[in-house]
Amino acid sequence: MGETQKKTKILSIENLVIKFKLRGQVLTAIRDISLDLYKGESLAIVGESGSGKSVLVKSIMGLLDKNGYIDQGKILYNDNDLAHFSTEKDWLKIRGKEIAMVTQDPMTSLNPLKTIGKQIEEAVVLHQGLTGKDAYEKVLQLLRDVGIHDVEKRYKQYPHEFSGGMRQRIVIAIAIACNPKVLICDEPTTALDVTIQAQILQLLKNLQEKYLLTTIYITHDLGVVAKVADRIAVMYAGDIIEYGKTDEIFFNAKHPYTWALISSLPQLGVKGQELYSIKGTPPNLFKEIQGDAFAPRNPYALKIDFVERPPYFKLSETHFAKTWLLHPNAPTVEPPETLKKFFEEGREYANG
Ligand SMILES: Nc1ncnc2c1ncn2[C@@H]1O[C@H](COP(=O)(O)OP(=O)(O)OP(=O)(O)O)[C@@H](O)[C@H]1O
Repeated sequence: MGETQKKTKILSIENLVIKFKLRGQVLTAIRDISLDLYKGESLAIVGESGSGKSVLVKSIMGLLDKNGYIDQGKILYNDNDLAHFSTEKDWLKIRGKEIAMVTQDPMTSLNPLKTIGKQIEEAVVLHQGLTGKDAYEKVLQLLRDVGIHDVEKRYKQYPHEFSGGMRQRIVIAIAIACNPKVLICDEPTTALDVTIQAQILQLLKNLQEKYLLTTIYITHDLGVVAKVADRIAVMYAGDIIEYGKTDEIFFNAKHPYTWALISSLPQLGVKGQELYSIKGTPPNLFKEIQGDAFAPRNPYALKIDFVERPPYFKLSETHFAKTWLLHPNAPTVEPPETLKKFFEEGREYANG
């Protein structure tokens, strides 16, 4: 993927705030997020459970729960501000057609009573305007594209006749059948075992190139995205606290929360020792957050972290982090020893 191609913005989120009303209270799930997505790239959004990954991508597809609403900000796609879409009619122009989503559990997106061939064909007829033999042939081609063999026989089978990994391939075929420009993969491999996980990720990568897709992966597992993402955005408590190219995040992360996420990767575990886990719990999103949301769990927190929310500090043209540790007057703080070694080795490896 050439640098110039990456530089065309396809989606732009500006100062987005999303809230939910719940039992007379208001919860702020997305706290002033801005994010650009570039054509042809693969962006991973990573963060622990409850950080707001799903809410963020659901807002791009008009799938927020009924009690949720966009309080502020813009979601710019082509000439539209999706933040102002209010009717299903509006969303149907975008959902599936322009932006499609593959979720964790293929069973919920497949109809158990229809053959998989018919289900893919419905998408082909609706979105590509093909009929009869042309539609049938297209379905067979899509099945081959997602790595399914014996396609004529498979066409006539029902979802329960497929394994979990195969069902995920079918859901991907349906998403691709709509010819979307952006494909959102929400924990696409969480329910699968490790070998199948790697195969599905490789498949998504191949399809991204073949169909010139822009992809967003959302996951709590940094390890999963290392091989597929060009860029990584790290979310914590409804905010993107660091983002950069995959190498910049893996080998030069600056936010202590990103350090903690990387430290909990099994690859960094010392044999016989328990895996590193982040102590404490995320903040209560019903309350207004003072300062850096990670401060109470951050062993490197400065006084100012409890008072003022940090801005983004620029590390390169592509790498930004929201931590006061990057302020010119902050004391020098090094990442934990194991992580430092991992960073150094990674940088050496990346530099050949
Ligand atoms: N319908 C809703 N009503 C109230 N709060 C909600 C609703 N949907 C999401 N939230 C809250 O918004 C926050 C972000 O949730 P979200 O599902 O986006 O997290 P996530 O990072 O995707 O987590 P996970 O990995 O577990 O899916 C959480 O605090 C969640 O409880």
